[in-house]
Amino acid sequence: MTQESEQEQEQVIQQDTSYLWDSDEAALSGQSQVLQSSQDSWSNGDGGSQSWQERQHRNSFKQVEGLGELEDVTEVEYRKVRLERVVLVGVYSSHNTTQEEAEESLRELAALAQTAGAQVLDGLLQQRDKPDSATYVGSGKARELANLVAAQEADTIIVDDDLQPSQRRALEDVTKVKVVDRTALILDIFAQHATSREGKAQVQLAQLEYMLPRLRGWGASLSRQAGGQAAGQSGGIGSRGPGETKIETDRRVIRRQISRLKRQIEQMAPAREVKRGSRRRYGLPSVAVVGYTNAGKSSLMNRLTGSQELVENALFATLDTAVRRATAADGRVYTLVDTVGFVRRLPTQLVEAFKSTLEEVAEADVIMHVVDGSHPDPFSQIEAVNKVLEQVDGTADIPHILVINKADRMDATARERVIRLEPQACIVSARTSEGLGDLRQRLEVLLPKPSVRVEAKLPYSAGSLLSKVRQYGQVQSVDYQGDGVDIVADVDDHIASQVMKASIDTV
Ligand SMILES: Nc1nc2c(ncn2[C@@H]2O[C@H](COP(=O)(O)OP(=O)(O)OP(=O)(O)O)[C@@H](O)[C@H]2O)c(=O)[nH]1
Ligand SMILES: [Mg+2]
Repeated sequence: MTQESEQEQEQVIQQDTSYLWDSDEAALSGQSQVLQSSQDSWSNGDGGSQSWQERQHRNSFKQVEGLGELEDVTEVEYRKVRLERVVLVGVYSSHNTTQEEAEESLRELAALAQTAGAQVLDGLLQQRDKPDSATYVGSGKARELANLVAAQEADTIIVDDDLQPSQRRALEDVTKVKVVDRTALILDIFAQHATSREGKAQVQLAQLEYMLPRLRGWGASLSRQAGGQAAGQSGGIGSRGPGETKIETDRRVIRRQISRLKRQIEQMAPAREVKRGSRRRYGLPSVAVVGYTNAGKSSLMNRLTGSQELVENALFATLDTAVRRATAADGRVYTLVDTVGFVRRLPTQLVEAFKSTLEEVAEADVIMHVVDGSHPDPFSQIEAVNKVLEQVDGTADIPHILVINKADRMDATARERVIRLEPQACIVSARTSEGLGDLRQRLEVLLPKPSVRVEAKLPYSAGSLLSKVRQYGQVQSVDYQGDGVDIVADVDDHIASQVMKASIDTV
């Protein structure tokens, strides 16, 4: 079988990286540039330097702690992607997708690679019915890729797909550089960004789950060395002990770690419940902010709350949910819950890690869906997010607001398209504040109204209760009398009973 006989459609799109940049220069600018750029400190107000430090801190945090125990697992090679010179490769079939979509996917991969800290040198797409079972790209193309990698002095290839362990090895053999797949790349970014204890544990769990089935790839040759039939034999006393292969020990170590982590994460769940409980105690309404990564969710939250959420021009700047307080025009307090950004084809191992975020979404009173309006195809992003949300129980009945952000970077045609296709959407810019007033109003209308009307005379000593009523309820009237404060307000059950207890019986 010669390389010529392969039915590859040789339509390879290979250019220098410039094509990867032109549509979204900001999102694709290298991480080091992000660190140096002062241009995005606009939303940080005078807290710019604080956020700068936070960013540096985040960027210096490179690995999840606690993988130490795996040091003795020699066959486990968890591939990190950072500060490397990378070439991207994707395969697409014209049956399922268009060239534009394939290019968009590669552009997203470039942004992901840069978020991980890599320098993207080149992007390469091959059109072919399906990926080659041996080397992912056809063998002829693999050799071409080897030359390209050598010429560019790249040290890593990132594949826009999930690879079989054998494919990865075969491609490494041909190209002589490290090959990393999409899932490994995303896991690596998550490992760099998780900050909370739970976030870290969940990412570590995802990494281990990713590694477990891949051990076979490294282990196959080893098992043969170890004497053939013992390997791969399921259990049996004979296969334990001295005859046990390295791969089995490794698997056991990993499985043990997986179950320990799962237990730990389970134990963390109640703490989350409590946190949420305390937010709900006074019936504080909440708005969950969801959307594709880099859409500007954190920036918008900053605008709406005046707080200093980390904003970074890189994917997945926010990996742990952050809750902020905002005040409505009528003085009521509500919360905004920032969430982890969505990404297409999220690795299955990470779906669990998202659960805590998504649970919060299901508990919200309003879902604010933020979209990057300057993206070449915002509608596919909207669809991707909606698809995931549909899978989360309880989100269907929650009112949604669709927010098209980055209006400052949308031209008239893009605006018209949005207005035609999503007439309900709110078009805003977190950068210029365009449309934010309108967004606030529409949000506040959707917030649930407190349901109990109380009319009472409170003693002057009950000042803190009165301020609680103002914060969490809607005050209709306040009248300061000599013997106390007459109030009429709408509040929730909890505060209503406190008001009734504290009120002065004037009869
Ligand atoms: N031009 C422009 N840029 C914006 C706007 N809003 C946000 N950005 C930029 O977009 C980038 C991403 O913003 P973030 O707020 O971090 O996005 P996010 O949705 O929270 O991203 P993740 O946390 O990664 O999911 C940052 O560089 C922001 O400065 C906007 O209205 N206009
Ligand atoms: Mg964010």
